[in-house]
Amino acid sequence: MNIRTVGVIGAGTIGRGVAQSLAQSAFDVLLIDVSEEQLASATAQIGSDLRLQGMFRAERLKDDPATILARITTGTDLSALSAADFVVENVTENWDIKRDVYEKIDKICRPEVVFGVNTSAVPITRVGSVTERPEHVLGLHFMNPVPLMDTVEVVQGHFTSELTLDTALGLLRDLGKEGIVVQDAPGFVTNRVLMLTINEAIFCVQDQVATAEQVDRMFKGCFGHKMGPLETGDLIGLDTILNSLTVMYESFRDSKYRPAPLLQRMVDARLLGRKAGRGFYTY
Ligand SMILES: NC(=O)c1ccc[n+]([C@@H]2O[C@H](COP(=O)([O-])OP(=O)(O)OC[C@H]3O[C@@H](n4cnc5c(N)ncnc54)[C@H](O)[C@@H]3O)[C@@H](O)[C@H]2O)c1
Repeated sequence: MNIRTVGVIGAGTIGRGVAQSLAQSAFDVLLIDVSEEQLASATAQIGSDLRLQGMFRAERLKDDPATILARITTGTDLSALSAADFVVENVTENWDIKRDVYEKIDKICRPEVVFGVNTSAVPITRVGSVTERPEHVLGLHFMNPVPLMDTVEVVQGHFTSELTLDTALGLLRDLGKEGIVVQDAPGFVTNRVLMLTINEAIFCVQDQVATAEQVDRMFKGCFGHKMGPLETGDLIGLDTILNSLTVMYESFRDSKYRPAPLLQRMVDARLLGRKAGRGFYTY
């Protein structure tokens, strides 16, 4: 199928990056969110990121920022997605919210349209099962910041067809990204490992073994990581970390995924990381 217009649902931390990457690669984007405020903040952030990239990373931009931004149409009504050739969903990591979105878009979008689920831990097979098109549903786990990350974890659900995988891998290639296909399991590969690391780092801070800054400095200095686990948690969003751990805890019924009480407390206090201006660090 010829993909021209891509629906992107959710204009938060990751959805706005997905929209930007698609627009940079000349796709028309329908960016949908329940919140006008999030849409306005996404448009402003994409505009300023494009201007910065234009100044410092000219090799990545094929068009000028205004042309790229003009390819993104925003709105709050999912019915606009009747015009989409492919959909990437990036709403809040909460099963009730995601289920409601899929039940609705399944009726709105053409039957052959592929749904890419951008989730940290929700099983793709479960998402497919609430639609009439489970063979056209797959996981597209983009990494943050999306325009700068070259690899995407692609998840094959129980019924995901080879054609759907080929379509999605082709779209990713058009974005200059490689998709690595893994099988469906809570947290897949990346988050099954990463969330435990971040959670254990939070336990270290909670137990006063070390400060957040010391933990992060050790991961960078000792292991050569570009970012420490607590900086990464702030970048992803601590509410998303908590939700992902909760999904894995409930899915595996294994206590090793229990969220650190300090993580729960910080989410209750809305210290969510970068997007809130405060988390383990102040931005
Ligand atoms: N943050 C990351 O680094 C990251 C990385 C990969 C995947 N993900 C996954 O992407 C998804 C989104 O995460 P995020 O960090 O961007 O969250 P976020 O909280 O920053 O953004 C979520 C957005 O979804 C919107 N939303 C909520 N309900 C909606 C609905 N019914 N219809 C349309 N929009 C709705 C919210 O208004 C918000 O703008 C989650 O499933 C998360 O696990 C996040």
